[in-house]
Amino acid sequence: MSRSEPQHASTVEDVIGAFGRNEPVLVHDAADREGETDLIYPAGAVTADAVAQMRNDAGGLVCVALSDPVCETFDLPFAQDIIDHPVSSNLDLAYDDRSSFSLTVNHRDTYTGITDDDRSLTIRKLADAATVGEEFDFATEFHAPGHVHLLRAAPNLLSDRQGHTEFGLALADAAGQPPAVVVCEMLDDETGAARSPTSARAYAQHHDLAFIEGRDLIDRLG
Ligand SMILES: O=C(CO)[C@H](O)[C@H](O)COP(=O)(O)O
Ligand SMILES: [Mg+2]
Ligand SMILES: [Mg+2]
Repeated sequence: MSRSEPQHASTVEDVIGAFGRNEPVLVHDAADREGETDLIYPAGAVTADAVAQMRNDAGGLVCVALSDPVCETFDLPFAQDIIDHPVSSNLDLAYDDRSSFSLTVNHRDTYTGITDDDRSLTIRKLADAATVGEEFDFATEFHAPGHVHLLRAAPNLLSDRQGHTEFGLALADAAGQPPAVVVCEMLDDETGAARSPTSARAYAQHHDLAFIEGRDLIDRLG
């Protein structure tokens, strides 16, 4: 990007509007946290093509973040609270106090669970679960372990924690979407490191997608 070209920048309203139209958005958390940009979708809008875009253009872990009330409804724990093994103790993450990982699941109508069709089905059914709530029979519809990682959001979202888990759920809330979003880290094809914010902005501009810094979401939605 030449110095004369303005950096691709979206307002919070742009991002909320895009999310409300079922479009994916890019969110960079912060240089002093993960320093990662995630491609984030409303879970109900995720098609097999969207999973392919995450696989090919992002390359990170495809996860579904669910709100705290939804996780309470379906008794979805934090993984580190249920793994009875020494590896789950003394969790000393470099970027935050804890991860948001919960269980991994597949919808029971999937075959192996990993294909674009299978993962998109599991993801859309998770959006259904988040929409329906306690009438949804979670254990009848899903089994664990599976190929879609669930993430549990903090109860008070960005007031409590400023991870992509909470950014995604705060966006869903502001956009009137169900409390289930897909997040996938964007990695650099050459280096394997996190795609830089500059490169992520260029990707967003090229694909006419909204890009926003986490601090802008915290200021507006925190
Ligand atoms: O680790 C992760 C799961 O692939 C990603 O960083 C994802 O963005 C959610 O985690 P967090 O809320 O901590 O950012
Ligand atoms: Mg992470
Ligand atoms: Mg993250």
